[in-house]
Amino acid sequence: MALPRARENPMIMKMDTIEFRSIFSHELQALITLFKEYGFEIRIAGGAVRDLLMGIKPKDLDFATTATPTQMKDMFTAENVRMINMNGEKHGTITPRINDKENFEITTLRIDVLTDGRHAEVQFTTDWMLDALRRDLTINSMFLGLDGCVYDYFYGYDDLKKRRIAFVGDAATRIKEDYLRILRYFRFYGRIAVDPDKHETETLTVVKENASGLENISGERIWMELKKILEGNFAGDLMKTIVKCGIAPYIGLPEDPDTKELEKVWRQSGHNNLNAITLLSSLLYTQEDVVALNARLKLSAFERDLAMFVVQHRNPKLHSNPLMPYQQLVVKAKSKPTDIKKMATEVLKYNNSPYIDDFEKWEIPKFPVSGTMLKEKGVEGGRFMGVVIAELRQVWADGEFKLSAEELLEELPNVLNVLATKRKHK
Ligand SMILES: Nc1ccn([C@@H]2O[C@H](COP(=O)(O)OP(=O)(O)OP(=O)(O)O)[C@@H](O)[C@H]2O)c(=O)n1
Ligand SMILES: [Mg+2]
Repeated sequence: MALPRARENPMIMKMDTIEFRSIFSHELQALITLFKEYGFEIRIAGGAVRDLLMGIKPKDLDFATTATPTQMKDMFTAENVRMINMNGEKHGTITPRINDKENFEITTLRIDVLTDGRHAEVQFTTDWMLDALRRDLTINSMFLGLDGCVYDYFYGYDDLKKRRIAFVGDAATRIKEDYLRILRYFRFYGRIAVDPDKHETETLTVVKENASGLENISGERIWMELKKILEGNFAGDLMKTIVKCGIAPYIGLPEDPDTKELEKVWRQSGHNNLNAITLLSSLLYTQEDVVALNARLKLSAFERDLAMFVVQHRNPKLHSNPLMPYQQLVVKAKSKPTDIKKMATEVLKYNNSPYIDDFEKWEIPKFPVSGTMLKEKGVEGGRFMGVVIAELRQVWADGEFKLSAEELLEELPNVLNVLATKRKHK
């Protein structure tokens, strides 16, 4: 494979913005001095350079250096700088903690050799161009010297200005190095692009050809990317493209996901700030689909339950008071009613109900019967008391929260009868 065309003179501009100046803490200054003293080059790399060029203060800074991990360790040890997180070392990353205050992740320039699409065997280099070449997207392949010089080998700045998302050099090679990059492509598309659906045909072709590579990527990594796509710009459009590229079955979705429903939900509710799971659930048909999704992506318990709730309750319920069915679900919940309220809110958003605000403002009413009242009526304490309260609560919810404590206590004999019969049948 021929090398892609790299710029002869990669130093394209000098940065001097407020955001750039704002990163120079005392600790960073000390770090820079140290590298200078020892004669090693150090630059900011990747995402932070992209953010700074867009006028955004980056969340975190990654540094790249010509020093090898051993050289860095010797230097920091000699200078009494503590290092943390020693398990990054095999990928070339050393993390000094300066003044016991600020950590810096510094990675030796490297070439990834012998990749299996998940893990890379690395070889260190002092050639900045080669390190840029192993990175995923042109906009993520730039370096920024601490004197403000921006180094751009693969026209990342031009692409950034054009809002173009492109792999560095050969897309297939970049994807095969780490198949998660397929999803990173879509994530950065949402973050940078202007048009919701203007991908380059060749890029999508390569994505399609390599979709099955996502099969071996861990659920946690996939979900981290997918979630950001679902929370970003053009989420509905991007999910449709992702499905069109044949990615669905490799990321826990059905073979032929419900894109009609996705399109409907995105059109009517895209502005409602849907939870990532809520939008994703529009692609699912059944509860079994939720189980499969959860098995693949290792969702949190809340996320799993939300997906299940959306699939079970998304068909609008008819009632003269449109919120009552949802209020009843909240009050009847066996645990965490506030979580159920959040889930029901998501269903209302999914359907773009006009009552979302009313429901969010609704306060979960307080159940009027207390344990003391039941004790006075001769109900024994402990586990059984809990069962009786739960049952009375159902009666109260079925009656739309209108019954008073006295009226509910009148229902007590009925409830006890029902429970006794249930017990007998067990
Ligand atoms: N699969 C990956 C992951 C990361 N990178 C490179 O490592 C840098 C840092 O990765 P990461 O922090 O994951 O992404 P950022 O681009 O910094 O984006 P974010 O702002 O979301 O952190 C990227 O810019 C890119 O150069 C890569 O080439 N391939
Ligand atoms: Mg980052």
